[in-house]
Amino acid sequence: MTNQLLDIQNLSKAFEDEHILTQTSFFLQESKTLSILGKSGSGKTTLLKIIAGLEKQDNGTILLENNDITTLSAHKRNIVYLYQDALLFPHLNVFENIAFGLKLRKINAQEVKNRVTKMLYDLELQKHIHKMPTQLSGGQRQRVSFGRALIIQPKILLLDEPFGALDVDTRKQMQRLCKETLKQYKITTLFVTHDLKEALIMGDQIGKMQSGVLKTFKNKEEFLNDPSTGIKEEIEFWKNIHANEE
Ligand SMILES: Nc1ncnc2c1ncn2[C@@H]1O[C@H](COP(=O)(O)OP(=O)(O)OP(=O)(O)O)[C@@H](O)[C@H]1O
Repeated sequence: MTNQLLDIQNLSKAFEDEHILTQTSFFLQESKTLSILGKSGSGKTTLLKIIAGLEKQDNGTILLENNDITTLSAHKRNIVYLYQDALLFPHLNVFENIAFGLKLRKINAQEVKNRVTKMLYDLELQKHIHKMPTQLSGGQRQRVSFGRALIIQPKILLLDEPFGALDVDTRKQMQRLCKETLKQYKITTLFVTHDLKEALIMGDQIGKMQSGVLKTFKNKEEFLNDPSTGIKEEIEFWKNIHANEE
């Protein structure tokens, strides 16, 4: 099928005798976000790192646009892995951090300026353009690192619990901005989170890592109806609290 951008086939990984991934297979559709839930230690980060080329699988195949990238080195994959501690170049300001990847690709100065200015606007960072990373809040740093990743239009963005360290309000703001920007730039994304609500807000589709495989649900309805999520019980719980108050 044409819109299946990433095709993971029978991926396995063990650390010594600890089997983390056991022949897991799934697809990722172009321009969509797949949220990944799963217990701590279930292998979510390991899966993302293998897709990024930062960790080596034992067995299995990774196809990107039908090309086998299983043995390709990380920097040739056009896949970006981002985690909670936004890593920025400390000696570059906000503009220069976001512009970095474009300059590396020898894009001309006017084009760099136009694209970075638009990204700063999309991520509501215009006011902070000249600040150095140490002068930014956690949420602002996260947005700069997000902009730096998006501006080079990666084929796939891997977000590993990106908003875990943020307070509730900043987290909500980041979810909104992130979702809007991913849609606008048509970025295909794997989004790991522990937060059920965040998974539902961010994902077009939901997956759950358990027993070494990523189970993907056809749609959110199928996910909500799965007894293992506990969502139905939770809805009943809140309904009953409300009923008892009346
Ligand atoms: N380099 C490594 N060497 C040995 N064991 C490792 C290594 N990396 C990860 N593991 C083990 O693999 C298992 C899965 O780790 P992973 O970080 O992928 O889980 P996770 O689902 O992302 O967890 P969390 O939600 O807590 O971040 C863990 O038991 C971990 O200890």
